[in-house]
This record gives sequence, structure tokens and C-alpha cells, in this order.
Amino acid sequence: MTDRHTLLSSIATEADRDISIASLFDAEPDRLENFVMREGPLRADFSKQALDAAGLKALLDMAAKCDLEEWRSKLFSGEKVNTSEDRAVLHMALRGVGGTDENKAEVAAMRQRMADYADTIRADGKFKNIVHIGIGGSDLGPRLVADAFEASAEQSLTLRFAENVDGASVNDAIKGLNPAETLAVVVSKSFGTQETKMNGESVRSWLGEYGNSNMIAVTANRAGAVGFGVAAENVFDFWDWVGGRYSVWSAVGLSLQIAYGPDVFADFLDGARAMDLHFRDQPLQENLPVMMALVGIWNRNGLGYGSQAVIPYSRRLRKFSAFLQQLEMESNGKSATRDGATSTLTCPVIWGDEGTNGQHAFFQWLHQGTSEGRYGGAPVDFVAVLKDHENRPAHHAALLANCFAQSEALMLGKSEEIVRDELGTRPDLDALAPQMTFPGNRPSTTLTLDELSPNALGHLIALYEHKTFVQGIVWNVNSFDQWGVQLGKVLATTILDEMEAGKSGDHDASTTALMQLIK
Ligand SMILES: O=P(O)(O)OC[C@H]1O[C@H](O)[C@H](O)[C@@H](O)[C@@H]1O
Repeated sequence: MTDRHTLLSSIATEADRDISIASLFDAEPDRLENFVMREGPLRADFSKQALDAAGLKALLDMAAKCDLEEWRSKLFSGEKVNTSEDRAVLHMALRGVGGTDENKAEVAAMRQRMADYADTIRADGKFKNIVHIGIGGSDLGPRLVADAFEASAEQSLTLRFAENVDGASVNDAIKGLNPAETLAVVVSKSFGTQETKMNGESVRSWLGEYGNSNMIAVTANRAGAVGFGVAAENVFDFWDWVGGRYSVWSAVGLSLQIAYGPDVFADFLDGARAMDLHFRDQPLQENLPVMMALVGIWNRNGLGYGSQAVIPYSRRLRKFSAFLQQLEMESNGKSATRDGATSTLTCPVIWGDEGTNGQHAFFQWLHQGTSEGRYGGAPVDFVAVLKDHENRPAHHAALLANCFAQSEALMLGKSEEIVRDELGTRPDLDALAPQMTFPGNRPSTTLTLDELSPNALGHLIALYEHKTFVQGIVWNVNSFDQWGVQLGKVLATTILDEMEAGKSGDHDASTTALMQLIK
């Protein structure tokens, strides 16, 4: 294993030359062949990145030197690649790929139990609503997926979410619902999360006489759920080899199964499974998640970009960038390597919102804003769905046209010469023309899904999961722990205890003054 600082500075050296994206289409006649990849319903076009064939070759050589193939084998065989917590990482086993015989047996049993339970609830008709209580990995996946399922499947029970400890979250979730008809699903891997326990307590007291019968739990800490007061037969398990942000495929997705039916959920798992097999079996140079990860490394470590935008041109994928913030930033937002050394530059800031809305907000910055990245702005992942699920063909055509136009505009820009030509002679020409110029040459990837089916959604999420894994290997960080979220949690507990006891505690002057505001 070669030192990452040396390897990644060689990428920075390789990227230290002006590459004109638009010219690459002429310079590399087979560019579309080399920079477009497909797996099932998902097509990824990397050709509008500021990355040429020589750069890609350097990236692939570098990935090999990071022992990427060996790490990939370790991942799928169930070795403990989460080194700091001494755990295997096998969310793929939830989709039927990898893991031991024991993993396979427990997954099969749980899938059957979930499907039977979901079928029973759906057939019984007693419950009309589900309140899903959880936060972070126990919330973002189910929430994203529920929205996306709406494109092609029908919600049979009303599904609401309560995540934030802000009382507004639980109040909104239960508003207008009848406790007798509501099933509360408390989801927490650890069953130690403050927000989830508090929301669970509040919903239980709202359920009143139904507090026991209408509450189930999903957790990797069965004893914790039972201790919380959920009947043992109402606890659905998952395992420590499923990371929270990779857990939507487990019983964490039970609310989705109940609301949309086990078949829809199975289709979602199958889509991810296809991407797992692709990632596991394809050589690095033909491997979609590897390509996506390396493009990200190029932009981060080669071109110096500190952020990455993700813009789904799909209302039903509007939670995607929030989901990816946890997936990527919690996985790879780290500055120490697996061996405790200082890392190279790692995960950029992930951000975004749905298109076309973003065009009327932050796209100004994407097109003309300054940034530390070599070509300005930020690299963008556009995500579009080709099929119109809304029976609004005119809307859909406009949506897609906007998406395709934005990546073209980012790449082509508009030269000062053309602007000056258009403006003609006027006294303020010299002041105005530069302001109306688009520098262009700003990189983007366009992902298209043939349709927003559960299967295609499974492909999409698994793609980013494996991208995240590959980047973690290249950066040599452990993508599967999250020590960085602990400190704030501990301090919040101390501050809450002190506020409840009417004490000020030992804090800096600013924090003390804030605490006194609510006395
Ligand atoms: O599922 P839970 O154990 O309740 O955890 C919920 C979330 O909280 C933690 O603070 C972590 O940052 C997340 O990775 C996790 O998904």
C-alpha cells in the first residue's frame, strides 16, 4: 500500500493543466464510449467532466495502488473492514449478495417475517396510518424511498415521519390521526438515540390505551427496545454489520413494506442487488461505482473542489441530496486515516436541491460564482428520470430540457466576445460584458434512470453506497464509523441535565450566557 499523500499529489500533478471539456469530444472520438456506462435502468454520462483519457488512466493506476480490488473482496466476504469498531460491513447481504451462510439465513428469515407482518397489517385493515420514528440512518433512507416510491406505487397506509427532537416534528406527525388506527414504528439501531426515545415516549403517551399494542420497534439492540417497553414479539432485528446510513434495506424499511407492500420493497432490493453484482464483478475500468468515485477524487484531490452538488430533476427525489449528505459526509468526512495518520483532503461538502427549483436560487453561483476549484463553481451530479410518471408530458419535457440545458450551459459557458457582440456599442460595455460572461468548463455528470421504479431507485442508491466505499479506500479512512457525532451528543446531555437542575455548570462565557437565556 503506497502512501496516500504521494499518490494523491500525483493526481494533483496530473490534473494541473488546462483541460477544455468541450474540446475533448473532438480530441477523443470514443469519448462517449469510454465515459458513459450503464447498469440496467441507470445510465451515467461522465463525458462532461474535466477529465480526459490520460487523467482517467492515472486514476485507475492510483486505485490499483490503493489495493482497491483486495478491499472490495474483503468487503463482500464479510471481513471486518470497519476496523475501528471491529465489524463486518454487509448491507449487500440484505440484498442477497455476500456474507456468510449464517448471515444469509438470518436475512432470509427476517425478510420473510417482515413480508408476513406487512401482509397481515395490510390485509387486516385495522391500521390506517404509520408513524415512523427515527433519525439519521433510521430516517433519511425511508423518507427518501417513500417519496420516490410514490412515482410508481401506491401508499396503502398513510406514512408519516417523526425525527427531530423539536416537538414540531412529533406534533406534525400525529396531527389529525386517530391513535386507534395508528401503528408507531420506533426505529433505532442503537436504541440509545435521544431524539428517537423522546419522540417514541411522546407518541406512546399520545397512543394512550393503545400504547403497547400499537407500537413496534426495529433495532440491532433488542434488549434496549424491550427495556423501552416494546413487547419482545414486536421487535424486528437487524445486525451490527448493517451501518445506520446503509440500513434502509433491512427491517429499517419495514414501514415502507407495510405502506407499499412487500413486492415493491423486494423490487427495490433487487435493483440494489444488480448494482452490487456489477460492483463486485466488473473490472475497475468498467465499473460504474469505481468510475463515479474516481471522478470525485479527480475533482476533489486533482482540481481542488471543496464541494459537490447533487441536483435531482425529479420532485420525488428531492430528499436525495440530504440522504447523500449523511451517506457520504458521515462516511468519509474524516481527517484521520485508518492508521491514525493525518489524511489527505477527503469528502467534499455534498449539497443540492431539486431542479428546476435550484435554477432560480443557487445556479447563479454554479455558473458564475468563485470557488477554490480549478474551474470555479462546483461539480454537479444531475439526476433525471426519463419516464413521465405524472401523465404530464409537457411538464416532463420541460423538466428534462432544463436538466440537459444546464449541464450544457455549465460546460459551454458564454464567452465575453459573444456577449460584447450581442451588447453592441454602449458606454458601459467594458463594465457590463464581464458580468454577463459565463466562464464555462464547469464539470458535471448526468445520471438518467429509465423510470423511477423501485428497482431503478435501488440501483441509484447502491451506486452511491459503493462510490462512498471506493472513495474511503482511496482516502484510507474508515467509512463505517462516525466518531465525529459523539462530542456534541455528550455535551447536549450535560447541558440538558444542568438546565433541568437549574445549574450553570462549567462552560465558556458564550455557552453560559446562552443557557441563561432560558432560565
Ligand atoms: O439508529 P440510531 O442508533 O438511533 O442512530 C441514528 C443516527 O444517529 C447517530 O448519531 C449517527 O450519526 C447516525 O449514523 C445514526 O444513523
